[in-house]
Amino acid sequence: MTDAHTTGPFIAAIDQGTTSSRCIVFDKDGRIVSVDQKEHEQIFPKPGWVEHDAAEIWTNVQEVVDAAVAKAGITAADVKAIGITNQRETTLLWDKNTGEPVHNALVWQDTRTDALCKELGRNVGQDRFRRETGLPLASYFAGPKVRWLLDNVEGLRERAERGDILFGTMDSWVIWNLTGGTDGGVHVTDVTNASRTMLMNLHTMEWDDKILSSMEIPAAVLPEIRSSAEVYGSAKGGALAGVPVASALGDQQAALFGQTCFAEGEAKSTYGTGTFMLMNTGETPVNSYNGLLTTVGYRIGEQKAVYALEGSIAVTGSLVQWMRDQMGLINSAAEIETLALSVEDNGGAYFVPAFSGLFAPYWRPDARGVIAGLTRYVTKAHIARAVLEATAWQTREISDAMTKDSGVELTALKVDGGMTSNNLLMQTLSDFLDAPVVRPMVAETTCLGAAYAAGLAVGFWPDTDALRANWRRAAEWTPRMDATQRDREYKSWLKAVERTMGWLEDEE
Ligand SMILES: Nc1ncnc2c1ncn2[C@@H]1O[C@H](COP(=O)(O)OP(=O)(O)O)[C@@H](O)[C@H]1O
Ligand SMILES: O=P(O)(O)OC[C@H](O)CO
Repeated sequence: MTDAHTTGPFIAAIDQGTTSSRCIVFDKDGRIVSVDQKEHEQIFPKPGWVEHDAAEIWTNVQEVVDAAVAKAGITAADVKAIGITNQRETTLLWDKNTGEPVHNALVWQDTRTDALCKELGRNVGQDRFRRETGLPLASYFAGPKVRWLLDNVEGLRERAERGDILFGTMDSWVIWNLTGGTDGGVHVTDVTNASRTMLMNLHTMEWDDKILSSMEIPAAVLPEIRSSAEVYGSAKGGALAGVPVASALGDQQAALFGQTCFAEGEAKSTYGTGTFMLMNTGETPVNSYNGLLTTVGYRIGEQKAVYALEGSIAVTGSLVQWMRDQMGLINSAAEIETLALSVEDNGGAYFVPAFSGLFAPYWRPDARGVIAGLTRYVTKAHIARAVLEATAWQTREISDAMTKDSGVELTALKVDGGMTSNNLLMQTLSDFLDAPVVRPMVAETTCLGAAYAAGLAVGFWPDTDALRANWRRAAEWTPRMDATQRDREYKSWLKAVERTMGWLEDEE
């Protein structure tokens, strides 16, 4: 993969994602020099429960770093900084004396804390959490997962109160290990990751004592909250020993940064396992009244934080995986496009993949998936089409909510992620949004964003203008759909969504 035309120095980015960990080496023009990637096991102990083995993840991270550096044919001396980005909300507690996780990490998709969230809502009130943290009370976020671990791992609460236990999302776990682990590892997180815990006050950017006490989480377990672009420490060991670790951003915020959405109103949507659309809203947090999250977009060193509105969709690429792995209707993810293109339309079928309830803009844990509009006419090809349309309609719903909350009409959407290689999906998206959809040359915007933030922290790039200059359009799709047809189909989609709700009863 090494590009013969690139010369150092370089920035390395580590993306610890939901399905894999990867390391990418970038040059000064933001071009990819080398990549290495490794998947880790998805552990499903019960329906709705999703776990990761954090020790396996750390081993994989070390391997991909060493391999990416080797593939680039460089040494630590050529690398000016390491940037970290990560799956957000996934929660780990570990023993600071041994470095051993006390339990598998609870993954963001895990719904085991639904009942706990309901109880917290009754006792403390939904609004309290939203006001201070920008988030609705939901099993998606880290705080309730920490509480679950403290309540369910024997003896853990006492150990945590004694100060022997550290909490972190995957950024903290990777940085702590990378900077030495039990031998002086730094225990930090950045504002973007902290903004997904439900424990950080969005206005002060500090842990919120009242929320900690209502969640019964001891402050002793918490990492220090730092900006997204500054030197936290340096790597100890491995191919990048001695290199400063200089950024951390949750993966969706990193993609916002990598897509250079630095101006208010600029938005990106990342199409992977799930889909996450973020809009830069500037230096003041915008409250959402339409089911979006208020979150931190990024904070560069001492500068003011930049906020974002986010629409999170739990199931998009994973629906394609489900069609492949559970249904056996396609052999590869890419085949969904061929199958969908073999018919003209969805044949009247609408697929709402509320597999783990509905996230934005509904936040309904009681919803479960439906395929609506079935008749004898519908074939697997129509279902394939409905699968792709589900991603596009869900984005449309988020985009509508963003316009209502921010007052900004979407003029174009920057996209990235694995699903953007699907042309039919991208065209459908443009049709349903009635706006252009653009994809940049470097589709690895998550790693790129982490690299950019790390590069800014060490002066590798002077400012965000220099980063903007690197953004280049690779593809664009423009709307071709008749407005009446779009409105009619949108109505059918919304009817199908209604049918998912209330499937789970209170006691389930
Ligand atoms: N051609 C395609 N059409 C539709 N979905 C695709 C296609 N290629 C990959 N995907 C989906 O994209 C996801 C992988 O994208 P990626 O950005 O690597 O995800 P993540 O970062 O969440 O692991 C998978 O869920 C896969 O099913
Ligand atoms: O690892 P990804 O790309 O599936 O992203 C996961 C999100 O950060 C969850 O909030």
